[in-house]
Amino acid sequence: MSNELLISAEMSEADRLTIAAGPADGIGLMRRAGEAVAAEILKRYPAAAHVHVLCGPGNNGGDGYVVARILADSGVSTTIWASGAPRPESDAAFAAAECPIKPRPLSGFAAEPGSIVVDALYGAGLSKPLSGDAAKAVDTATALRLPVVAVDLPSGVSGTSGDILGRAFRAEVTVTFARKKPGHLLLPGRGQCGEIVLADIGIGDGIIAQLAVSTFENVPDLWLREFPVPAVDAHKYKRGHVGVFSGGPSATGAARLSAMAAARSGAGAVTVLSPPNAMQVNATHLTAIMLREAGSLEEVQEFLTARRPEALVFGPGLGPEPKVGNFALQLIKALADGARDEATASHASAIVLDADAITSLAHQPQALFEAAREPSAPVLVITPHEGEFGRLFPDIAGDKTLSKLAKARAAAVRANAVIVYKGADTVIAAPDGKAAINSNGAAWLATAGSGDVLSGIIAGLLAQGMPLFEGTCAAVWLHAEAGSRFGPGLIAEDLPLALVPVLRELFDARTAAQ
Ligand SMILES: NC(=O)C1=CN([C@@H]2O[C@H](COP(=O)(O)OP(=O)(O)OC[C@H]3O[C@@H](n4cnc5c(N)ncnc54)[C@H](OP(=O)(O)O)[C@@H]3O)[C@@H](O)[C@H]2O)[C@@H](O)CC1
Ligand SMILES: [K+]
Repeated sequence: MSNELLISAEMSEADRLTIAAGPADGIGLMRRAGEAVAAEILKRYPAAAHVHVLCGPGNNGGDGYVVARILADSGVSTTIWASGAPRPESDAAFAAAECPIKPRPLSGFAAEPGSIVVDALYGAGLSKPLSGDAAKAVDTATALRLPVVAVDLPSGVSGTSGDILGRAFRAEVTVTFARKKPGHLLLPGRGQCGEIVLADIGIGDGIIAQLAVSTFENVPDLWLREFPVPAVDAHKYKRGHVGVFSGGPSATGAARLSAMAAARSGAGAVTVLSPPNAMQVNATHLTAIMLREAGSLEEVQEFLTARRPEALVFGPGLGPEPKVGNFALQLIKALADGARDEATASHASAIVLDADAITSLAHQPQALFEAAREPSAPVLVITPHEGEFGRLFPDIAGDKTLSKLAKARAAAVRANAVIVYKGADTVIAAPDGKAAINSNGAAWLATAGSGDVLSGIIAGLLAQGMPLFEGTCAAVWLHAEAGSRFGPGLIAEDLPLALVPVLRELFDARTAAQ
């Protein structure tokens, strides 16, 4: 696996463990890092007239000296602009000593059109906003529209949060080492990285395994082994049953989108639970999806006891009124009570709370968090976009010291729920601290009803028995992949069918791995 995302302390620890295990030493790792960057430059820009390497005072700068030496050895016209000398006896000082090019001060940095910039100012050690000569260098490279190759991270981008400190280079390509960092995937950092190249510098998988990393890129590797493949003797209820709550007569579409997505993602049976006055309109539009009248908690409980759905979707199209939030709380409580009482065991073990459910609970978040903490409560997946996140977790949302990743994690702990903090850089976080950042989304997904489809996919996969975190991650990835592949013209109705070719590939990969 190479889906772990390392924060700066974890990268340093990987470095330390690798050196301790031998035979590589610090300068050896630095040489390999610099070689990987130089190889990328020689491959991508074989005709570059001149390369300007900007070197900072730390090890990021050290990598830059290695790059400059190799480029010069390869006959490329190369200049080094340094923002300070490396600390004596450091690996960067060795790298600088091995480099035959005499550095010029960064304050004089000037470049000509047609040249390439290598940004080796700051990487994992970025500690404050870019200012002075470094900020001026960003402005020069930007004004001249020079291709920038970033070493590890574009200087100015925090590897931990993806935030831009002051200003940052916008790279055409970023070469990073061993594993990506959260800042490569979180916005706005992701937008500064260009293409990300992951270089192996000799930090082995065994070393990474020792770090017990809890942050991952959301790629199929993370959950494929849990992806449901129906057994030969599967019948429809064995393949999982999802219940989706419908809104009133003029707001039924969202539930149907969710229901269709749950069915397409493999749930064997899906039931729309409709208020009495929306039965007619739902009946007119549903074919494979079942329909059941459920206007009261009693009727919902009858359904739960009789049909034992594994997962429920509650929220899309229900309206943001407080009574919707109250109903959500009653439902969670009813399921918790049912789980305690074998005789009436109402089944659903997971509820996806989305859209209006989130907004309608915003005036009583504490009640939700307490209900979710009940020992026999169903597991919750809450799927807020930024606005909804701010309504349910206003203090966490407003904390400027927290990254989106940290906010999602804090919310997951508080709500005792898996949080899907949606956006172009969706973060999925579990209460145990595990988190993943999604990276395969596209702007086409920002379309009405897209979130309703996502809720349905989550419920569909959980109903088939996927573990909570992995199932939610798989759903987010599938939804993004289907939308990205469909591309221009996508509307939410297209998404359930667009899942089909993606599912085919996952099934093939899953069965090939068995
Ligand atoms: N770990 C590994 O496995 C490997 C790591 N490798 C490489 O090492 C890099 C990390 O190196 P690093 O820790 O020396 O940090 P780095 O980014 O060079 O910056 C530290 C220096 O910059 C300074 N400084 C920071 N921000 C500033 C600002 N805005 N404005 C001005 N100054 C600022 C900071 O000053 P201070 O905070 O101390 O005041 C300090 O002097 C990593 O990104 C990768 O490229 C590879 O060689 C392969 C193996
Ligand atoms: K850099």
